[in-house]
Amino acid sequence: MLSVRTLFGIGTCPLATAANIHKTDCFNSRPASTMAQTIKYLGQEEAQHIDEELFSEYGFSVDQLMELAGLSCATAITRAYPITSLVKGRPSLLVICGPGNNGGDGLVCARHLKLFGYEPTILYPKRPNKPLFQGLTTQCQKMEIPFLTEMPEAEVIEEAYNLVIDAIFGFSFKGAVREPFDSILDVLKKTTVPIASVDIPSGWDVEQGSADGLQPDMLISLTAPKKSALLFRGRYHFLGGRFVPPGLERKYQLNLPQYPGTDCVLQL
Ligand SMILES: NC(=O)C1=CN([C@@H]2O[C@H](COP(=O)(O)OP(=O)(O)OC[C@H]3O[C@@H](n4cnc5c(N)ncnc54)[C@H](O)[C@@H]3O)[C@@H](O)[C@H]2O)[C@H](O)CC1
Ligand SMILES: [K+]
Repeated sequence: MLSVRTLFGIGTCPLATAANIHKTDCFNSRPASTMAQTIKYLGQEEAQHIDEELFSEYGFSVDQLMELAGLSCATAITRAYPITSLVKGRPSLLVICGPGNNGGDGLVCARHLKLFGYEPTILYPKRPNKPLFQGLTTQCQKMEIPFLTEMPEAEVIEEAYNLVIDAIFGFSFKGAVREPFDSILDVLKKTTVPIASVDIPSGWDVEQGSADGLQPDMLISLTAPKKSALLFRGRYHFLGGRFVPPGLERKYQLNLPQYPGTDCVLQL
């Protein structure tokens, strides 16, 4: 079993306010709960097998799970960064979407965040030519969410946005980052605006992480955390994607924690 880390709780953090929305440490740590000790951290292949089985054996469609994943991300973000805690005059967020399903989660997340009262702006530089992603893009446009045509400079991001949502790469990422995402990640590494990563910090090896990579303030692990999540050092680690059927959980011995009540997210 993988080791246990000390995790930080926002509920107990007096610094999680407008004054510290940027990257300050919260020292009010609490020990990991029993559930966090036993939850399984997945390898890359295992995560991909679970994903495939959800579609093949369990009858889900991608857009169904993506909707639940994106809603989880938006919900977790509202918990960690409530609108009242944001330091900029407007509740502005930058959502950067990649070319695969992680990017799709980002589009869904942006749509829900808009409904929750935030002002997301999307950067979506590589758009797959598939009805699912075209539909999600249209939905965001109809929600009056602006799309950028290029990545802003780090200084512009600092000036304009309270938070960056990193939905660039998820569990299928492999090898060296190719353009345009290489330059985008370089800018993100320079900015001090907090970053919330969807499923995996983009550019990290899914299992080994990345010593000189992004250091997000928040990670929302979907279905179950991936091995690299053990190296996450930000303030907020949430679990989302409350859609795993019991047979699949047993087969992969996921040991998922109990989500409270009807919540779709849980802080680890
Ligand atoms: N079961 C679940 O929990 C669900 C999770 N979802 C989300 O889906 C992603 C995984 O999606 P997938 O499409 O398989 O992969 P990625 O989004 O990680 O990216 C694939 C995409 O990226 C390109 N790529 C890969 N490596 C590189 C590189 N080195 N440089 C540049 N580009 C790269 C590749 O060519 C593809 O285009 C998971 O993490 C969750 O976020 C689902 O939404 C719901 C079910
Ligand atoms: K990501």
